[in-house]
Amino acid sequence: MDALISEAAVRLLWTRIPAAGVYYLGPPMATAVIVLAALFLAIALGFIYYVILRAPWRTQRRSLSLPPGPRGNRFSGIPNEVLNIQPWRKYAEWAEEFQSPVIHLRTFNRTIIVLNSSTSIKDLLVKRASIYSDRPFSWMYYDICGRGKTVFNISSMDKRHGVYRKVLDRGINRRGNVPGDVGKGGSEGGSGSYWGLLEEEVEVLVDRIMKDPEGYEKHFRHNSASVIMKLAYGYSIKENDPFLKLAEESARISGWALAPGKWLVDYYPILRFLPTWLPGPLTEFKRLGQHWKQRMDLFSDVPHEWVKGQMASGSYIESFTSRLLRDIQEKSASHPQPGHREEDRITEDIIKWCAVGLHAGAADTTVCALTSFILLMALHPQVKKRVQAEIDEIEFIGEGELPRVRIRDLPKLKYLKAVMKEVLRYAPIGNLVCELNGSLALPHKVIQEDVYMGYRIPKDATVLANVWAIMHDPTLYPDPFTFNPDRFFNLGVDSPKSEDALLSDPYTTTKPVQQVNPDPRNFAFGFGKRVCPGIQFAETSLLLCMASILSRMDISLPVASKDIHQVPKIDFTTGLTSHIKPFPIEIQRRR
Ligand code: HEM
Repeated sequence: MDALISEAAVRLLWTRIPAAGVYYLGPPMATAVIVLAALFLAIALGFIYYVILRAPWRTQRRSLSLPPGPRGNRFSGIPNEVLNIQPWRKYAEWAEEFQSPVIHLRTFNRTIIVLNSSTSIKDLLVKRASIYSDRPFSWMYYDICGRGKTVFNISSMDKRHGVYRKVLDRGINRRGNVPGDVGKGGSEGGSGSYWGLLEEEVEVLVDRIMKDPEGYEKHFRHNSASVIMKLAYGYSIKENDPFLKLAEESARISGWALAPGKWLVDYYPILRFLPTWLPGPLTEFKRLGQHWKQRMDLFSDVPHEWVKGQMASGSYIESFTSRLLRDIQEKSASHPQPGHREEDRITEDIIKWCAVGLHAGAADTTVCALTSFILLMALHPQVKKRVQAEIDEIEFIGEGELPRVRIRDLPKLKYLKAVMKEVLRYAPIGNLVCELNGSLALPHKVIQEDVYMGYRIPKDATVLANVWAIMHDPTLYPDPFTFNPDRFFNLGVDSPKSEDALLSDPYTTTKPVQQVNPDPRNFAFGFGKRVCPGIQFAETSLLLCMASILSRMDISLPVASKDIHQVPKIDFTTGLTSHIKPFPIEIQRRR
């Protein structure tokens, strides 16, 4: 019997080569042995790395402790459920509990440092931007789904990062960079820039809201998609647009793939070597990731190829993509410039990823700001009336025409600018650049070990700026939960020079931040080498939409009984971006 069993075992494990009369390990067994050997080797290497190479005694800094913070579960650290809803409040509470603006927590094997004060944010993310501007690596999203080259995710140490920033800056921040047919008929400065495009699209927005006031959020979304698709690709969106569907699908997939704590491979990257063909739930992430990669590649490639097709046909609308593609074609046709560094070279791939970045950056952000704005105007009729009075003082061109606010008029609307700042402060869009709940999903990563306030900040730690805590810090913004644009208007916060310059740049790195009521744009648009490249575009677009809406429409709370308004409680959404949760309002034609 024993002999029979061992014979069967031999047959199962070994395959015989009859001609030679020898045995070798059969394919299933050989694979199992290889996988086990690989696992064993990985564990051994991991052990050597953690226990010997990263041993605490290797640096003196190691004797310093991490910033204080909650302990959480021994294996997984702080569970996600704790942070699923408005985590920025939880972080602010912990900062208070541990009496430190800088706190630390852990999810699985990842250290997360949360900065809850403007000083710590400035000291680390701005002044030490050279080491605090990387992004934490998500193996699922960057590697398996192939999104590591996007503008948002590319490592700050990758040479492409600098090229992306230059290309985006040239493409959206300098006037005259989107020349040609788009937005013909815009006001001065408009033709030859995105001004005309914004002015044209805001008319469509106002018209849509007047026809369907209840769908204002949907109309904001349509407006931002329409503007950015024209800007990036010269493409006009239609109802049920296929490109937009791809964009939406891609955003949804990004949310899933970046979902915190969901993919073990993000914390134990060795798992990415598991072969896809290995059946079972352990390798499901690889099959899913490969499918998602295909879908998201479509979103990056299809509009880009569409522009190339249009250019080849000779009839196309000038856009960010077409202009840059033409530039590189012309450059390659002429002789390469001597001394031109290879790493600065703009390639087609770079243009493609930058255009995708424009879309990803603009799609949701201005929508959130405008949604909060509309709701706040309904809640604060005295603010709304003051903005309207300011707009009414502008001399509109064209007799008998409906008054149309032009971008060139915006610098005159100083109170509106204070309102925009207060909207960005009161209802910050990227409350917290956070990987735990995905909110704006833009955490930073520190690339070398550092010391701050006597605490050790370990290399590769994820660093989050709790923007919400800063925007509601009573020492910075007295009475922070009151919506009060006057805090920026009456106190002489802006120098006359910067107040006059609509497209002023308050984001230069080490400029001292105003002690009380500092410009919230210093925090709302991110930090260091990652600061939002779309700031000027976003501001122009926001101010134009806000002015155009209030010049033609009245926004109020519904009257419950004769004089009593139902005052809704303000709450915020938690998601990729955040805004005030909608409550019933009424929008009526003003003239
Ligand atoms: C109110 C509107 C907007 C707000 C509040 C906003 C805010 C932000 C924030 C907080 C970041 C992350 C910065 C960091 O990691 O420190 C960011 C990044 C970015 N934004 Fe914006 N943004 C807005 C509009 C736009 C627009 C309209 C565009 C494009 C036209 C844009 C393009 C981008 C891009 C490409 C990045 C990635 C930069 C990088 O990782 O290097 N954003 N934005």
